[in-house]
Amino acid sequence: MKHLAVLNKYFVRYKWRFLLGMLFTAVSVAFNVFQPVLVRQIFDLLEQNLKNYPMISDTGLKEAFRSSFSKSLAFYGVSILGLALLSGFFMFLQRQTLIVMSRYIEYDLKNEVYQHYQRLDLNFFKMNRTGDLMSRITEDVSRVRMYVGPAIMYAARTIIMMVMIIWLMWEVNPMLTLYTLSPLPLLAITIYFVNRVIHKKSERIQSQLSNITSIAQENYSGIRVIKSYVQEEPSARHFEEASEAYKQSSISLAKTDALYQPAMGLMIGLSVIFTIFIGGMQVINGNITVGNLAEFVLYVNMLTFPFFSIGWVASMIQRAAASQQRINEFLDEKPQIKDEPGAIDVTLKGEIHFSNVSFTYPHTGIQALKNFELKIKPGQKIAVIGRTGSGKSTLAQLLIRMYDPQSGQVKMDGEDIRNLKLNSLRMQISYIPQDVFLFSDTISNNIRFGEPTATEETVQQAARQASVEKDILQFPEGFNTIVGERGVTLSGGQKQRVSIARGLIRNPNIMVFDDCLSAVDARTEKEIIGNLYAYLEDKTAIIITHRIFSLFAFDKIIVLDEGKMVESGTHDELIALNGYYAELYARQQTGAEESVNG
Ligand SMILES: Nc1ncnc2c1ncn2[C@@H]1O[C@H](COP(=O)(O)OP(=O)(O)OP(=O)(O)O)[C@@H](O)[C@H]1O
Repeated sequence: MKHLAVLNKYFVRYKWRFLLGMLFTAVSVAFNVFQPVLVRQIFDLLEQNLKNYPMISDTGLKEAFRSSFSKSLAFYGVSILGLALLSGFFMFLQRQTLIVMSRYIEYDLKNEVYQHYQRLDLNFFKMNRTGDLMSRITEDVSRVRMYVGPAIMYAARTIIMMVMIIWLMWEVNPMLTLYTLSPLPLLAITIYFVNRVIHKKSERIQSQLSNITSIAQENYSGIRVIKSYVQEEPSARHFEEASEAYKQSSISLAKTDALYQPAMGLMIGLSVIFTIFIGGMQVINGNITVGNLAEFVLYVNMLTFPFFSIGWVASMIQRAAASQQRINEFLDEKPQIKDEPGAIDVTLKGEIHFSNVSFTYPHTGIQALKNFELKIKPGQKIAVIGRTGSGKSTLAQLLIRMYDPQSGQVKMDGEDIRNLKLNSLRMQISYIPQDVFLFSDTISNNIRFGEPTATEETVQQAARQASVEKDILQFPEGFNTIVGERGVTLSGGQKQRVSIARGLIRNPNIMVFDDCLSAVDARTEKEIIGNLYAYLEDKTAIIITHRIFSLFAFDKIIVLDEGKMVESGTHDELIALNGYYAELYARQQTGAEESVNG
């Protein structure tokens, strides 16, 4: 239950709705529980009249007596109907306030979880599966809504009804009330134990459901690989196994639920028997009237729903608590990468200094950079070359603070980037990642993603600079072509160039290109590099690459190996050094000749 305390802030936010809902509940219940009082009066009236009738049956008053009796009966009938209608009307209002409140809370909670996910750093997303994140924000939030809506509503109704009924019963006959309610303690114990079982089972079911969602999500994302390796069957089997575990747990929970309901029914039945037996004796002894007995039986029946709903509400609350616990696990996660107190917002000129930086990926323990040292002056163009896995992309990740180094500092304009406002830092660097990601939206919107107010001309210009404009104009819808899941599939090279255009349109002082020309042919690559040359004139640029761009006059080229800088200098200096760079250059030249001759 303590997990659900987090939600109290929402009850405070919607306190007027909540209080109004409680008031409507109380009024609706009151109209409901007063109906047996009228029934008692009918019975008592009937008993009275049956007693008196023989005395007047032979007199002239007979007709008047009958007519007054019928009128009284009609009056009671209409009154009961009126009470039922009023009770129904207030029940409608109760749902309109409390259930609507639960929808508001669901909306707020979903947004809170979503926004919190966004604040967490990359490490969190590496550690948790997307399907799990999705299941917590959808299914778990839905279960929590059952607590803040229906469960609270039925619990309030149950409590108010029980208090009113017990009070009315007590007024009539305390002794009979105690007998009628005697199975209650047994009921409470049963509810307690059954709920513990339900809680455990619900928790297991929720995590299994999350697992199923993750498997489905991962398999749909990787459907091309699954199909090309003909792995549909094993993939289906994997899903089936996870579903089977979920099914078994759900069946087991259904069994518990199935036992629960009849057990409650049994106890209600016992109460009715007690009422009729003990109440009958009281009537015979003249302590209560037949009307009282009828009233009691109706009360016991009225208690049936609250009694049943105790179990139902308890299981809803238990499930919600299990779900909220899962949500809290993520809400309690604190982002490691965030604005430090007193973080400043400065316009960066473009000086970068990796000062003795060492970095190990937290969840794998792989050391990607070791005592790395590099100084870049504003406006310099630097190429970073190295074998795969040598730590090139890690440099870019540290620059935009996707991670912070464990030792050493990354400085910009002499300031440790941890002292800069995170958003300001990221806004001033255009990072074009190795893995292209395009949203299911138009090409135009994908390009202006980081610059939403960019005009159509600016979008086109960025596309031109990234040498993708011609490709885009070939689509019937041009820049309005939808890409991604719902639309056209772009080639790898086209995607890379749209991603480059997205980076260029922001036009900041610092640019980082992370191996983003790997899927582009040599001629297009040459064209883009030509465009970039002019574009990057006053900017600081880091170009991470596998291939040597000999046409581009870099101020410095560095070669990384196992997280360390092993070579550094201009193109000519590195050729003269005759190391990895020279070897790569020679290989590339031979490859180019072969492809020309071939
Ligand atoms: N997100 C990550 N979590 C854990 N380890 C990582 C992560 N990213 C990279 N690594 C590891 O860190 C090392 C450096 O990786 P990095 O991506 O920086 O290499 P790279 O030089 O850019 O390689 P490539 O040229 O293949 O892109 C590698 O051993 C890699 O396995």
